[in-house]
Amino acid sequence: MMDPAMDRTRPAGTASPAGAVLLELDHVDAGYGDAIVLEQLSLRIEAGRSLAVLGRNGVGKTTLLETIVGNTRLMGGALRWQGRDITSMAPNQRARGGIGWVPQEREAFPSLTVQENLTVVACPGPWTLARVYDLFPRLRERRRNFGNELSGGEQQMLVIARALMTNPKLLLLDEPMEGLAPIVVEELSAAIRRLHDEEGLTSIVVEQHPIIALAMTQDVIVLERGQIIHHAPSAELARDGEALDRLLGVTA
Ligand SMILES: Nc1ncnc2c1ncn2[C@@H]1O[C@H](COP(=O)(O)OP(=O)(O)OP(=O)(O)O)[C@@H](O)[C@H]1O
Repeated sequence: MMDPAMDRTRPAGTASPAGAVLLELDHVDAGYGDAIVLEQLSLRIEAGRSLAVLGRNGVGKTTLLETIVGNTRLMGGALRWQGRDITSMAPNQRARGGIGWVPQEREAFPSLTVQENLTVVACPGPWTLARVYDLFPRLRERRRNFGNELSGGEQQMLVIARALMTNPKLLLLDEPMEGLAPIVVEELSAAIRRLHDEEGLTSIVVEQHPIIALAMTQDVIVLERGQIIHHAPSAELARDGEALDRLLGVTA
């Protein structure tokens, strides 16, 4: 029988009122092979909150997302999803349970049209084709183009839209702005801000550019060597030039 916490037939959001803890990492040690990357990492994500994950290169930001989706080796601690232990749950079951994942690679299905890319993954819930096209009007214009006929920015919009079509309860975004032109970064960050501010999407965003990440999220963690060294409201860190410089080497 399906675990009720993993039941995707329930529309996203209905099982998790704002403020309820959706995901909890409890003293997690995780990594690859024998190498521990995340050490004793504890974190709670409440429904309706957006979290930026910042830190210098190689500190474990992507590994944190990979651990949540179930792609790393867990060596200690526990993961709980809506209060239930998912520590040994397979990645595909976590996805079915509502953990949506937009990896860095930005891979749209190349031989499907934009529209087919979106409809092929659709699950019941508030996100429909019409709504993702409203969020990304460029995808509506390009709906008959194939996945491999899109610009980098359009591909990123498509993979985010595709993840939304699965109606996740939590969306994980790994460096969505990477390699995109400034004008596209602006368009995309405005759309992600809308997802957070107007749609109440629960998300975790790994981002290299602190200023962009802080402007689009409510909370932030800074990682160093696989541990959280700072956890604050994003607006607070954005205002604190000294902390930005000390934690991330950002000079205002
Ligand atoms: N598949 C893997 N197998 C083995 N080690 C890995 C693997 N992926 C990452 N690592 C190692 O884990 C550590 C953390 O990497 P991770 O990609 O999580 O950092 P990051 O903070 O996302 O870095 P960046 O900002 O450069 O993307 C690094 O030392 C990296 O070499």
